[in-house]
Amino acid sequence: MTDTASEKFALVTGGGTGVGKAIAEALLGAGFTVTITGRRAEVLDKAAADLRAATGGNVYAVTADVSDPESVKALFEAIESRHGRLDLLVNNAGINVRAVPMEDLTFEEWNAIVGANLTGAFLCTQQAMRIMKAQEPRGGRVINNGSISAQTPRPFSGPYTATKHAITGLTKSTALDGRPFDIACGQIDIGNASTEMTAKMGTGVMQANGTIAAEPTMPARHVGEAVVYMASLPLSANVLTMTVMATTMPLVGRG
Ligand SMILES: NC(=O)c1ccc[n+]([C@@H]2O[C@H](COP(=O)([O-])OP(=O)(O)OC[C@H]3O[C@@H](n4cnc5c(N)ncnc54)[C@H](O)[C@@H]3O)[C@@H](O)[C@H]2O)c1
Ligand SMILES: O=C(O)[C@H](O)[C@@H](O)[C@H](O)[C@H](O)CO
Repeated sequence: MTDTASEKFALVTGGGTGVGKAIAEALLGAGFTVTITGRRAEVLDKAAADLRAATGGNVYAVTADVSDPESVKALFEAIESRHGRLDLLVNNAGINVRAVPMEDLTFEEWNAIVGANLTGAFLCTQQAMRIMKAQEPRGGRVINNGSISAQTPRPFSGPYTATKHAITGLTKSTALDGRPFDIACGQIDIGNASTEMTAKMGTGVMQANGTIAAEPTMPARHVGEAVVYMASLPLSANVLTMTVMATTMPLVGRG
């Protein structure tokens, strides 16, 4: 059950690593009780211990695969039975696949990326809407981690770009359908945030003209700060999308 009347409960999918972990840390710093979820128990448990040590906040790890309806159902049942409510869902879990021409990708790779990036956000939003509509006080927020790839593509990134553009549609629909129930939905579109994974990638990501430009990278904590800011806005002044980049440098056009 709810521990105190004012306590706020958040779920961050893919919260065991990278940007998701930074979002969880910022939310803990802002006083949220946070559940992080991901597929690997050992990664999640270590992340929860790190986050607890860094913030002193209340953080719980629940293993789940967001692309699997049964797993998502069990995740939300665990949250409901532990906390009795959910104030904020951050749909952050996502993957990319090989940067190769579309015709070289396998059907399995397409399904994997759609499953993690789009089906996962849909399944979690479905469950969150159900809880947020029924709880007292009613309502809550959904924040989707889109990408600059929700606005413009990078080369050899068709499935990733398609799922991220689709997330924008899901954000808009969730905002529209949620409004009568005091449920707001917004999206953060980030350029490049440095994580352990991007540090290993080195110089930068491919631009639309095919060059590997040194596109500026910002600390992942800025994404956490943006999520906390979006979550602090009144429900009546919902910001639909927020682009968060290290600079205003646009992606380079082809030709
Ligand atoms: N890092 C960047 O520069 C950047 C830029 C734009 C958008 N993004 C978005 O940010 C999000 C996080 O990416 P990241 O850079 O932190 O990478 P990451 O690989 O560190 O994080 C992704 C997380 O999602 C989890 N995940 C993947 N599939 C899952 C599934 N089916 N079920 C549960 N969890 C699953 C992974 O285990 C991992 O913890 C993604 O949605 C990505 O598209 C990142
Ligand atoms: O367009 C995007 O979504 C991002 O810029 C990505 O290309 C990330 O930088 C990359 O996936 C490393 O996490």
